[in-house]
Amino acid sequence: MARKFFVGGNWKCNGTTEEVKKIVATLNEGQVPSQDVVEVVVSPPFVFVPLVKTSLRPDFHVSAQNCWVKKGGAYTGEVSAEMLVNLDIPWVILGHSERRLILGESNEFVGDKVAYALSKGLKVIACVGETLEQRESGSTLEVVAAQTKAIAERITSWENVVLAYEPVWAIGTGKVATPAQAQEVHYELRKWFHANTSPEVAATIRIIYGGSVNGANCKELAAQPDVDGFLVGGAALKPEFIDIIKSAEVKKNA
Ligand SMILES: O=C[C@H](O)COP(=O)(O)O
Repeated sequence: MARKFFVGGNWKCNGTTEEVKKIVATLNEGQVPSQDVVEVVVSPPFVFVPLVKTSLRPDFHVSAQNCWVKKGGAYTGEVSAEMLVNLDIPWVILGHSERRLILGESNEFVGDKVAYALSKGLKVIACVGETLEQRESGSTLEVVAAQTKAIAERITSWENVVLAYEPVWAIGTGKVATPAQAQEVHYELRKWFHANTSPEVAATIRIIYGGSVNGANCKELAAQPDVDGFLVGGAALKPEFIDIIKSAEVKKNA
């Protein structure tokens, strides 16, 4: 079964109302391949989610950048999966390295969050990736396998999960992984799914790449057989996000 190309725009903790309106206007005007070819999801900060949801073109979807690990309640500052469902937000990003490393989210905690979000009917962009130190010490595959395993142990279906491989050293640094580096890890992750889940999951799960993706490097990355799309940070705030979405055509023509 062909895996539909997936492009996520993670706006992180950026934007004002005016800037958000401008970004949405740019997205709404962009000429992109049809929904049969590419699935596009944009992820604004929580406070801008309603504005984006009501003003964004209907063929693009909205994601949150995080949600709480269980049912809401006395958890100051958190937003629950139930609230996202209530607002009809279909997607959530979980396990981003900025949350793992800055806020101390462990593999197990991320796994619990993914399981809870899925149980409430959300679709999840689950992030994994190694630090520079881990890459240099040769433990990249071990690290991403452990992060993926902690999720696998807690869920029964990968149908509503997109796995984002985001090497930490490539995030926001302008130091993009080479197409070969990205392909190698994506291939190994798919192999991991084959061995540890099922051949069907391995064949169907979308593994997307994130880390300094831009309008200039996206086509070559998209051409890699196991790269099924992107999770884009900085460039998702710029008009070149449209070019990144268009790189889905590379797959169509492959
Ligand atoms: O979620 C997106 C990633 O962290 C990539 O960010 P970046 O494109 O700014 O490197």
